[in-house]
Amino acid sequence: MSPHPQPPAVEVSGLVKRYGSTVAVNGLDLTLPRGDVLALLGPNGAGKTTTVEVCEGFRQADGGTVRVLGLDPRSPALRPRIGVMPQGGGGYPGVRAEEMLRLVAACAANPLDPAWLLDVLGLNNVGRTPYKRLSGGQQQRLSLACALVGRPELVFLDEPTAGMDPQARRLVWELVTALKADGVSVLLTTHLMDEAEALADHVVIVDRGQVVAAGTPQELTALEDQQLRFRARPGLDLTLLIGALPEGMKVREASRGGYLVQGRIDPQVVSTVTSWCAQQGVLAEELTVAKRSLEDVFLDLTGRELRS
Ligand SMILES: Nc1ncnc2c1ncn2[C@@H]1O[C@H](COP(=O)(O)OP(=O)(O)OP(=O)(O)O)[C@@H](O)[C@H]1O
Repeated sequence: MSPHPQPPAVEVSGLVKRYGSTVAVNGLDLTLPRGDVLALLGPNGAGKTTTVEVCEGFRQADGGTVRVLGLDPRSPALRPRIGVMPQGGGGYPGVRAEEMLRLVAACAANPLDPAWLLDVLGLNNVGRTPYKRLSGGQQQRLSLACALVGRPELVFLDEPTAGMDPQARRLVWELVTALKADGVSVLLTTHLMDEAEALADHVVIVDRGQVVAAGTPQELTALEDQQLRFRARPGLDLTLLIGALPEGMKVREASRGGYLVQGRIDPQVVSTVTSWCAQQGVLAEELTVAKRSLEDVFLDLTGRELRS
């Protein structure tokens, strides 16, 4: 064992942040180990950006402790070691794309080559275009280039693929995967379940400023939360089936003639369902067993209603 184990990339404990009477973050904990990717997921207004901004040192916490690479997030010593991609780009309207990236690169001790980075991000044709004339997706990519040009050990990406077309999104996914392969730690926020599932080692689901679930994508969509679906005649009386299944399992007609059994689905459960169908004289069609998706988990935990 190393005599001086490295502190985690980010360690947040009991974080509280208020804006006047609004409690944006209310006792939030998370840990991002070095070299891993952590996705903060949550509905609008859940407190994701506020959490990230405290970690970036842009906002002062009202309570709790935050350490970034083992340091206070407001420590000047952190600046050259972290990269920040804020929500919505954050560039000066009149500055040209390449000029903006070169300015940021000039602040770094050992920057990547800006021309190469523009090329990697598909921006070499718009190097002389003022920031305000770039499309939303191009602004996002330029902002990502600025976050990466200083070869950071840790990057914060706040909704990195918002407003991007599928090709640009794929490119960002590849970049995040390459960063991880290089040992860079990444903390990102996203609304996209497939993004979290594809990129993250750790997912933290936040709602109303608190963590409502945390784990690997696999843990969050674990076996206990499987679903068995089948189609049959609409309006079947499910009382006998519910009685025959292990306690705690949920059964309902989720859509007309579409039945859903939720819980730990083992071979015995499948047998019970098909036997019950036989007793009812119905054929269970399109019978499938599948894991719950991260989206199912997210919606179950945070509710299906739209947040303002
Ligand atoms: N500067 C601010 N002043 C006052 N209230 C704020 C400020 N920034 C955020 N809030 C409030 O704090 C809460 C958390 O906002 P935050 O932006 O952190 O959430 P979020 O999860 O990032 O949301 P989104 O997914 O919409 O970006 C919301 O109720 C928001 O209205």
